[in-house]
Amino acid sequence: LPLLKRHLFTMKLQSPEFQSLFTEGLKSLTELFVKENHELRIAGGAVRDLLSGVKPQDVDFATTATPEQMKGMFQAAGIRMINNKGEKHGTVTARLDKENFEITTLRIDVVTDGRHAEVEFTTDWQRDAERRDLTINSMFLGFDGTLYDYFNGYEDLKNKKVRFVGHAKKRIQEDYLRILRYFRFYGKIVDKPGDHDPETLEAIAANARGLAGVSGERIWVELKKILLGSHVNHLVHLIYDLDVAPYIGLPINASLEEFDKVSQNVEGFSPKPMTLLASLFKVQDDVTKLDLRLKISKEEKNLGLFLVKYRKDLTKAADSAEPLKPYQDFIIDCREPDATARVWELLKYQGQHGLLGDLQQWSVPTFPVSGHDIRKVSVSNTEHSGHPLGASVMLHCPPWSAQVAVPWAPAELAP
Ligand SMILES: Nc1ccn([C@@H]2O[C@H](COP(=O)(O)OP(=O)(O)OP(=O)(O)O)[C@@H](O)[C@H]2O)c(=O)n1
Ligand SMILES: [Mg+2]
Repeated sequence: LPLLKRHLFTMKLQSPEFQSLFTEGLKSLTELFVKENHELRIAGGAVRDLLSGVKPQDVDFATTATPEQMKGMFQAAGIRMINNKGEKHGTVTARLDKENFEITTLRIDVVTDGRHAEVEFTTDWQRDAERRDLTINSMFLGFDGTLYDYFNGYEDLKNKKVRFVGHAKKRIQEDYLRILRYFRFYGKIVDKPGDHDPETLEAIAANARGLAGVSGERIWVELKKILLGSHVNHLVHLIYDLDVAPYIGLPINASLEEFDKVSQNVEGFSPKPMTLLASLFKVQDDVTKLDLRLKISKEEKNLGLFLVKYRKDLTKAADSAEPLKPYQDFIIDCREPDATARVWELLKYQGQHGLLGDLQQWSVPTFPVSGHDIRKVSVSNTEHSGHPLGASVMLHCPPWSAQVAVPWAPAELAP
């Protein structure tokens, strides 16, 4: 028996975004499913996007056909299938007209441990909707434009409400990453922050610890999306208020005051996720700890280390006609290709919006001597009096310079 009262709302969607999905590949695919008498619909996030007037990035398909049935019919029709590692969970990927189609058999999650699910296949669309996280993500769309909406997802989308399907607690305990997905979709669809279902907040606070068992990579993907969305200040405060922070690699004793200042500074300037996060960190070690937990990229880590180190020390020249000069000198001394990008983020962090434009106009002057020439000078200089350029590199760049020998720096300055 279905766990929740059946409430099916249908309507017909006809929009340019929807029409644009009908490629040759999709037309052949839908024809095949009709011919074989299996139902096929668009599912989840793609339906949400289409109803919001957005062309979805990736489209997931759901079907009543089992993986075995799909494999049989694709083989018979001479359709290639690729990397079938999703098969255990019911996903088969078919390739038609140079396009991949990920098709998942309707399923019920029988056993869940908060990360993985053991599944049972079904032909009941509502049962599949029931195992999904949020009402806005629980809808299906037929190829004739019929919307199948069992949990008021369309109303919630229109009213900009992020709600779990059924009980928040149960949904979260099935997959703790859903805590972060809740925040992400809140940032994505809500107009004005502040309104939450109390049951949802309680469930998040009571289950935050479950995130400790979720892989760093998955968390980092979600966290970055939160940081790139709207209402970041509100959501990061929630992450701290509900005690989610320690389970996702964020420092317990974060400086939320600095974060408030920086989240205002960067507003409207498309900061990198790390630019915002850096404001939570008091010391460089906080970046290292985040990296250990989330396995961030080297570039992200270096940006974090750089911002924490220079946010106070590398600032605009006081009452100077050349306010950008300290930053320019830094970039020149640094001689690293991404130094400009890091300084760019630093200016956002500091709220130096005027200087952002100035930096954009400027480009690193080319050196009259090459690195090779300088190395020769340094090595042949028996006095090792310290080449000024070499010395400044050791002082300024990169932030982790203490552990890295700069090959062309004078020997006594190297660690
Ligand atoms: N922890 C999760 C992840 C996914 N889903 C379901 O699987 C669908 C597809 O998941 P995914 O592609 O990861 O997310 P989307 O909602 O599609 O978001 P995006 O636009 O970022 O792809 C979701 O819509 C939702 O129905 C879920 O219930 N619980
Ligand atoms: Mg998706």
